[in-house]
Amino acid sequence: AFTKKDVTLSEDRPKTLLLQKHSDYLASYGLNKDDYEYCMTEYLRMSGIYWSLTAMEIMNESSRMPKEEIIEFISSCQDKESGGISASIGHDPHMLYTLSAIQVLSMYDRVDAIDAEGVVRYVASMQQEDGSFFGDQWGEVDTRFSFCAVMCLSLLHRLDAININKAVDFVLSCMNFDGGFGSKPGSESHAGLIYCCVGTLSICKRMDALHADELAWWLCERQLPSGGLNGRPEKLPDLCYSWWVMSSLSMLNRIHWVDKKNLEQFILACQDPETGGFSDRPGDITDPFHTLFGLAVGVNLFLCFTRVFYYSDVFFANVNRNLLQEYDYII
Ligand SMILES: COc1ccc(S(=O)(=O)N2Cc3cc(-c4ccc(C=O)o4)ccc3N(Cc3cncn3C)C[C@H]2Cc2ccc(O)cc2)cc1
Ligand SMILES: [Zn+2]
Repeated sequence: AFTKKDVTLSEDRPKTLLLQKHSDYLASYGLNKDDYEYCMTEYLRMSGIYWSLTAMEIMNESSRMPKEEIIEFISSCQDKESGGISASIGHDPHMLYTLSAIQVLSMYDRVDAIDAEGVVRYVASMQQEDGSFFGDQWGEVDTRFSFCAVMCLSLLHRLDAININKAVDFVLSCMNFDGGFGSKPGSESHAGLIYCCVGTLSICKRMDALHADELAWWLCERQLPSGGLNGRPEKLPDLCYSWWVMSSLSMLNRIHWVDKKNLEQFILACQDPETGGFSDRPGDITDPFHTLFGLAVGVNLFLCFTRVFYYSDVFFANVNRNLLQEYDYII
C-alpha cells in the first residue's frame, strides 16, 4: 500500500524564528512539577536539562534557567560508588546522563561541583576488550556510548583514561558499504549514529578513516522535497535529523551539499506559535529535545553562520552574539 513519504508545508506556517516564544516555553517547562509530560520524562531529566540549557544559551537566555538548583541536582545524581551520573535522583547511572551532566557543568564552568575523577573512572570502566562501550552496568553496546565516552572525557581533558585506538577500531568496524554507520557491526546506517561515529572519529583525530564522499552523498540523500531531512531512506522527515545530518556534513566540510533555503523553511514550519518550541514535524507536539535541535540548526542556517558548526561548539553554544544583534534577534 502507498504510505505518505513526505510532508507538505502549509501557507500559514511561521516564516521567522519565534525566539521569545521558545525562550518562554523552555523557561516554564518543568515549573509545574505535576505536568504530565514532565513526570513522564523523569527517566531522561538530566538530558532534558542539557537540551533546555543549550537551547537557552543559543538564544542568549540561559540566565532564565535556575543555575544553582541545576548544579545541586547534578551533584545529587552522582553515584558515589561507581562515579557515574543518573538521569534523576535514585535512578541508575548511565553514559547518556553522565555526558549530559558534564556538558551542563562545563557550560557553567562548575565541574568542581562533582567528583570528576569518579566520572573518569566510571567512563573508563565501560570500555570493553573490543574497544566498544557499555551504556551502563547491564551491558548494552551502542556506538552512541562510544561518542558519550570520548565527548565526556574530552570535556574533562582525560582522554588518556581509555584506549583510543581500540575505541576507533570498534567504530570503524561499524562502517557500512554506503560509508555510513549503525549502532553495532552490521547494523544499518542511521543519521543519528553517523553523527555519533563521525563525532567520535573527529575527537580522536581519525577523520582520515572515513569514506567522506560516499558518506556525504548518503547524508544529503536524506533531504526530501519538503526540505526536511529523514534519518534513513524511505522515512518521513523529522526536525532532529536536520541536526544529525547537518552537523555530520559540517564535520565533513560538505554542508553546502544540502539545499539550505528549503531546509530552513521546514525548520521554521516546525515551530508552534501557540505553545512555543519546535516539534519533529509541522503540527506535532513540541518538546525540549526538538526545540534544541531546531534552534541549533535554525539559528545557524537562518543567520548563515560562516563558522564551522561543530558538535562541541553547539554544546557550548558560543553563538556569535553580535551576529544575532545584526539580525535584530536580541529578545
Ligand atoms: C516520545 O518518545 C520518546 C522516545 C525516545 C526517547 S529517548 O530519550 O530515547 N530519545 C530522546 C528524545 C527525547 C524526547 C523528549 C520529549 C520531552 C523531552 C524533554 O526533555 O524530551 C522526545 C523524543 C526523543 N527521541 C525520540 C525521537 C526523536 N525524534 C523521533 N523520535 C522517535 C530521541 C531518543 C534517542 C536519543 C537521541 C539523542 C540523545 O541525546 C538521547 C537519546 C524519548 C521519548
Ligand atoms: Zn526527531
